Amino acid sequence: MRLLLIGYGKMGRTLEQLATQRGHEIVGTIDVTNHHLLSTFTGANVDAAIEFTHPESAFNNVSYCLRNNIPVVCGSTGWLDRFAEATAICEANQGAFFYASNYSVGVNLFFHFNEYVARKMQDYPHFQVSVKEIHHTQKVDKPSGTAITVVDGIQANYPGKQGWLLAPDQATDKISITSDRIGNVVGTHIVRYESENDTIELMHDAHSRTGFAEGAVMAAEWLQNKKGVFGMKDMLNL
Ligand SMILES: NC(=O)C1=CN([C@@H]2O[C@H](COP(=O)(O)OP(=O)(O)OC[C@H]3O[C@@H](n4cnc5c(N)ncnc54)[C@H](OP(=O)(O)O)[C@@H]3O)[C@@H](O)[C@H]2O)C=CC1
Ligand SMILES: O=C(O)C1=N[C@H](C(=O)O)C[C@H](O)C1
Repeated sequence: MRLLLIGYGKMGRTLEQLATQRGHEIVGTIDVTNHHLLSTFTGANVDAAIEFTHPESAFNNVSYCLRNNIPVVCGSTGWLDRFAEATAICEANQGAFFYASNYSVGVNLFFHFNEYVARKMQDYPHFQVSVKEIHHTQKVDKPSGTAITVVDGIQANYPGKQGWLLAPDQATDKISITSDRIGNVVGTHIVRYESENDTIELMHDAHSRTGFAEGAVMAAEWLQNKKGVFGMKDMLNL
């Protein structure tokens, strides 16, 4: 496939390596310095774009692709207040849009187990649930997109729990999320259920960015000849 990489930072470079290994051609790499070149790409010269940039730029990049007939796989986090708008643009243009807060297959299994555990734990309300995420110090958004997906999965399966708060310093009926930024940590997510007597934890720890890149390239391959808005549950049948 002819792939356009929008965002050429830590993920963009990992994607370039992975996609090339899988036999794809990188037709362009876009970052802040050459963003004006994005307008030279359309569905005529690109089979799919993979977008990993920044919360402030993701929506415009995704919209550009959808309006110009480029199927787009987006991994940027921290911009989902505009997700409904992006969906509407996709529908209006009969485009193809794939979004995941986390493309790692392991994390998506973790999401699945998280939902199962939340369903079980609603019968044991003396356990207090909380979520913790740890990332590298360059990460700009807080909490991580993955932590928000984890909370969504808990809420959908544990009706008593509504909303989240970042590091509340007192008891609350919302789910507490703690975000730590440490060194070069790639991405660690922990769901904890704690009672007076014991603790249950479910954890995912990414060892490198390869798992994210692999999932995003798989999504671009899977998106070929499809129209609509998709996510990892569609691709992995989870
Ligand atoms: N869904 C998932 O599985 C994953 C999601 N992410 C998310 O992906 C995003 C990128 O992560 P990461 O690669 O680590 O970040 P980096 O900061 O390493 O890279 C971001 C890149 O985006 C570029 N950029 C910033 N603004 C624009 C713009 N307007 N148009 C084009 N490019 C732009 C930057 O350019 P420049 O260098 O010139 O500033 C840089 O090349 C983040 O939102 C992160 O949370 C990360 C990993 C996995
Ligand atoms: O910024 C990162 O690095 C990551 N961001 C994503 C998130 O916000 O969940 C996914 C992954 O954890 C790495």
